[in-house]
Amino acid sequence: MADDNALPGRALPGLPGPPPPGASALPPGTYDGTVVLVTGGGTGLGKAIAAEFARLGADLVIASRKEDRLKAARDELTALGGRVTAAICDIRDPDRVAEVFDAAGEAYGLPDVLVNNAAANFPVPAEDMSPGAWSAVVDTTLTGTFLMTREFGRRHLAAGTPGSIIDVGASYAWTGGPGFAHSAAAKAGVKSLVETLAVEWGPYGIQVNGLVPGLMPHGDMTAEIRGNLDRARGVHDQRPADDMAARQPALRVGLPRELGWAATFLASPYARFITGHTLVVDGANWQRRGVVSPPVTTVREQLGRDPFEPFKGCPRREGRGSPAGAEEAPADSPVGPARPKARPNRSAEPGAARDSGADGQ
Ligand SMILES: CCCCC/C=C/C(=O)SCCNC(=O)CCNC(=O)[C@H](O)C(C)(C)COP(=O)(O)OP(=O)(O)OC[C@H]1O[C@@H](n2cnc3c(N)ncnc32)[C@H](O)[C@@H]1OP(=O)(O)O
Ligand SMILES: NC(=O)C1=CN([C@@H]2O[C@H](COP(=O)(O)OP(=O)(O)OC[C@H]3O[C@@H](n4cnc5c(N)ncnc54)[C@H](OP(=O)(O)O)[C@@H]3O)[C@@H](O)[C@H]2O)C=CC1
Repeated sequence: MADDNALPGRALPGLPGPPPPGASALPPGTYDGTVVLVTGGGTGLGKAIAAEFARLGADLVIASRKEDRLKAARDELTALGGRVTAAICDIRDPDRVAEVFDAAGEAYGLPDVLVNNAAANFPVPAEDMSPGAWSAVVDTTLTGTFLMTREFGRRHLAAGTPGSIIDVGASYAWTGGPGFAHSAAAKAGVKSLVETLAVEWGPYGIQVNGLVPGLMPHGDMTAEIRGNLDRARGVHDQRPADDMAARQPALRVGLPRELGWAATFLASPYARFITGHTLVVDGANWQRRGVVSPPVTTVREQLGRDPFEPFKGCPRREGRGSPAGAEEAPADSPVGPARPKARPNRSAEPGAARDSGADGQ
């Protein structure tokens, strides 16, 4: 598979680029006779992870909601060597999750490796986020990961067989993710699941690790996520790819196959004593701090949104704290007395900020 991004040049060298596509640190055939199930394996990083397992001999099951993308990826991945099954599945549906494991079992046998890669995400200020938006992201990213994991664990416990789980995370699980409150909370939950289940299921022979990509642009990114990255465009009057690279300590972005190589290592026989660990593949971007803190800008400003209209869309509280100060609820009302007017935008205040954007956290 071709690189999605050329590595842009710069006066400083940055971290060296990786070996070419098709290279592997593991012996050929490391995954011969092994079944690997990758959620979201039809696109982007999931497909790149699936590709590295396929090159090393694995049979694959790729699972997600959209048939057309799954079928295209199946054809692409089959060309790399192993057998590939595409399973339509919304990982939020526990019955469908069980059916996918049944189908995988009939085709190749119980998957030995589960890669929980599927996730949902879009940038939105927390104050604008509807319950449905919160649920769309948390139910997919955290609950879906749990449902897949539970099914895998139950079947291995019943069969008395070992297995390996890799959960794809994000570094804002540690730092918080302004503009991505739903996703950051979900990924923090995923990291906690890794640490909990590594202990709970270690005695049964099941490894559970996390794998965190840094900024790894690819052609399948949703318009929302791609748009977030393109916000930086023009700051240095450079091409977007150059600009993204200039914002990374490595002076380059990551390539999807670098994540694939890390995944194949973590599930391999050479990593049998590694469990409960989350491996970050991001060129140290998440640890970045400046000598001088950059000025604080609100998430609304960064997303180009108009000022927040207090309590818009919250009918029970209409009028409370609104700019007109209209219709205050009485003090004995179940919703309590009116609060003072919303505080003015404090974006111009100085403050300590991390020198890292939400780019590939
Ligand atoms: C650049 C920083 C990156 C940080 C690291 C993390 C990266 C990633 O996680 S990248 C992975 C991103 N990939 C995906 O998200 C792929 C799958 N995504 C989707 O299919 C859609 O984006 C989806 C999550 C919105 C689709 O889920 P679905 O269940 O189909 O949801 P609905 O379309 O029905 O919408 C539910 C709910 O959410 C509201 N909503 C949708 N988009 C936005 C938005 N951009 N901003 C605010 N709210 C949004 C939508 O209005 C619905 O709300 P209610 O109508 O109130 O129920
Ligand atoms: N790209 C990056 O720079 C970063 C990515 N990540 C993480 O890497 C992983 C992969 O991201 P990336 O490849 O960029 O994103 P993509 O949008 O390409 O992939 C997301 C995948 O999840 C699948 N999916 C979404 N919702 C569901 C669902 N309810 N049930 C089943 N499958 C679902 C999608 O397939 P379909 O629509 O067919 O269901 C899609 O294949 C995610 O966990 C993401 O959070 C973390 C940090 C940075």
